[in-house]
Amino acid sequence: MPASKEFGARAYHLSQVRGPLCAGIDPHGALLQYWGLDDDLDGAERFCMTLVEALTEHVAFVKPQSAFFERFGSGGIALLERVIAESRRAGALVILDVKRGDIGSTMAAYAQAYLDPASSLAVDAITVSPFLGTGSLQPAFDLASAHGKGVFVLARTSNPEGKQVQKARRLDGKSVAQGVIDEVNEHNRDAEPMGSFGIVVGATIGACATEGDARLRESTYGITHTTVSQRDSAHDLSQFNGPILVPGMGTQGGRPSDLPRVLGPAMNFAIPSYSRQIAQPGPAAASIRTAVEALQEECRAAMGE
Ligand SMILES: O=C(O)c1cc(=O)[nH]c(=O)n1[C@@H]1O[C@H](COP(=O)(O)O)[C@@H](O)[C@H]1O
Repeated sequence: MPASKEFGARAYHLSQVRGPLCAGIDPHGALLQYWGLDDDLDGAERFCMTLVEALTEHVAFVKPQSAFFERFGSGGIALLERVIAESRRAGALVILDVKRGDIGSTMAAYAQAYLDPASSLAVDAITVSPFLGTGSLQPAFDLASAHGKGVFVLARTSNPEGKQVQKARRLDGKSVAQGVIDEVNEHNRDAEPMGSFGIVVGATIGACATEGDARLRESTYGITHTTVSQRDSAHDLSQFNGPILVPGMGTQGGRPSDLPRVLGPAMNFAIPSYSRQIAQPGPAAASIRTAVEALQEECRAAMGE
């Protein structure tokens, strides 16, 4: 069977083979020091290339966070290009965490930078922020569709401050997070095995949809839901048909056992993502790989695979 051109299908199939885990590549100052490296470009290069060598032939996804590269200026961007190229060459899908979001005309330029295969920073998918309105992200959705790339839109972030905005109710009664989830999901309609347009849901948040919330949605929108008690009223993922990036695993407190509670029936689409924790056993590449294999198994078991 020829490899699918669509990000959603490629992500689905590769995670079946390699497991669902995403390895974050964040050359964090504290981690460089912990590895006995200087917090400079050379140190960042040693750190990143060790993780690339240890992991990119084994995991389905890697997620470099752009800020940790940008802090070293043009040399950092060159290092990011190398991380992207070598990870993709090893068969991993690269999700670049850039959290971009702007008016449509500027968003088109961001999309060109990361989703146009002609760019030296082209990746398989990016993270974007919807707080100028999910519709302002349309240029990224369009370019992603044209080139078989993916987009992950922030919906319920892992940080404690996020809920003030994301759980707020819109004029139509939906939470801001639910509005984002539903608007992104429009782009995944009829896609199989799943669409290419994902969301970001932190592992550290409360669980999904209360019975009360489901009743409200049922009476407001006529949608019926399977409900589980003690769930977070801000989001319901039961209809979502795309990849769900789940950061906040490990260092921020998220555990594989949280995945069913946080994601409910959408758990099969989860991409649990660890950054700092996977670098902790370093700098020996073999120790990093062994620890990631153990986390991979824990995630698979929690997801019932
Ligand atoms: O989009 C993200 O990846 C992201 C969203 C979110 O809600 N929370 C979150 O921590 N992240 C990113 O995920 C990584 C988490 O790092 P660790 O806490 O070290 O695993 C960082 O690169 C964050 O920028």
